[in-house]
Amino acid sequence: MEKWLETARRYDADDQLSKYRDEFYIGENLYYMDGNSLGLMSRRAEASVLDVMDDWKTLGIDGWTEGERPWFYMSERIGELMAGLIGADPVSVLATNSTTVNIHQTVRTLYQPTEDRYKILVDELNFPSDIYAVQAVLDDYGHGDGLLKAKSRDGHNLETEDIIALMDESVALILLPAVLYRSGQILDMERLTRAAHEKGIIIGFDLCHSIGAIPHELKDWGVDFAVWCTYKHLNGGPGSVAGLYVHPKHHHKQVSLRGWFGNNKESQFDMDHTFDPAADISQYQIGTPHILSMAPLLGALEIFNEAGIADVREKSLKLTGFMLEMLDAEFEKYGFEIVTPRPADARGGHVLIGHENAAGINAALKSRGVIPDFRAPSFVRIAPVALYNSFEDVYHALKILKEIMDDGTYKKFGNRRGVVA
Ligand SMILES: Cc1ncc(COP(=O)(O)O)c(C=O)c1O
Ligand SMILES: Nc1ccccc1C(=O)C[C@H](N)C(=O)O
Repeated sequence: MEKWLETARRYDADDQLSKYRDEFYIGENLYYMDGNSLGLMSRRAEASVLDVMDDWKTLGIDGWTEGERPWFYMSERIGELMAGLIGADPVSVLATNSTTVNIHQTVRTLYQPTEDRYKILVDELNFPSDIYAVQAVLDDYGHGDGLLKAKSRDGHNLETEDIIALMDESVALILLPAVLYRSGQILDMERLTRAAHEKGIIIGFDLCHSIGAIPHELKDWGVDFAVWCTYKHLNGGPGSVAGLYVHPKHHHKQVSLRGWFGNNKESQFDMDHTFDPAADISQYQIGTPHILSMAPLLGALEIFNEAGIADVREKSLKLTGFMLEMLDAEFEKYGFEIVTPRPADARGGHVLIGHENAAGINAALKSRGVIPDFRAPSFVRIAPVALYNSFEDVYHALKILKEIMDDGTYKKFGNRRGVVA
């Protein structure tokens, strides 16, 4: 194992992003590898929360329009800060609601079924909340049987051709993940979008596991809409406000879930009973924005815009590449299945490994300061994050994993998941 430590130290010495590590609160002797579930707190995120609290303290109601961070425009402001991460014009991006609410909002707004074209295409590996929301829309529109699921051949990843094969004239809308939450596979968003549009289908992506980990070019690819959460790679904190992109060509369509914060800002306080929708993405807001849950993003996103998503991606690939190399070389005898695709253009920011004792292994790792997460039925997800993890972190995490396998301590932990796995 010694030679891996040397490699890790060499990579760390060469790491242009290592300066950001000190900006994050990382526990002593903790190898945090769960940034794709909940990113760590940065000092800048903490400071921006305190700044917003201070505005509340000193400005009261005038905080909506006064001060350096007027709350009335904060959803749009954070949208602007996220635009570069997804390759979109700032006027098409917004911070609002939760991911799930944004799925309800975008799908309800853009789904325009006819008698023959009413299906919604998803995939069988999709995150449950996405499916619940899409099914609810179908039910409400009287097309409860319209959910079409692309199948996985191996139970972990998807083939682009298999998805495209299902795109026919009966499909009205498609919702797919950009990066699969379990396997970490990246879908070919550009090709899927082209294929969907050739068949006249609206297509959107859930970027929860891709934003902040990989670059996107949503505008160039012509993607119709996208949703994402901001508490994973973007480090916005638990329950931080989610993101939303809708292509400008759809901005004239009135949103389905209407509320006064989706109204034209100039006329909002006229309090008229006729909805006067904002002409742009702002229309997708519903009620009063969750200012305190947006505040950390002001600081957290500043780091991304400074570091640049291209460099973040380059380091992330090197981190997961190093991890995969070590797994291949040192872990063959333990019976792990490495599920994450190998090619760099098909691998997001995390690695999924399968083992029949995965829950016990996950618990044993946590007891030794390595923080991955367990995903039922038998997988451990490990996400080394470019902004705050080092190559030495990866080395230590895997060294501890090897020790746990060698001495069998994972067996002491049973093999059951926790309430929040
Ligand atoms: C792919 C994906 N979609 C949706 C969600 C749910 O998002 P939210 O709880 O913000 O609605 C998550 C994680 O929580 C996720 O990983
Ligand atoms: N929102 C959460 C609340 C509590 C615990 C985990 C989450 C996650 O985000 C899990 C993540 N979506 C996943 O890919 O499993």
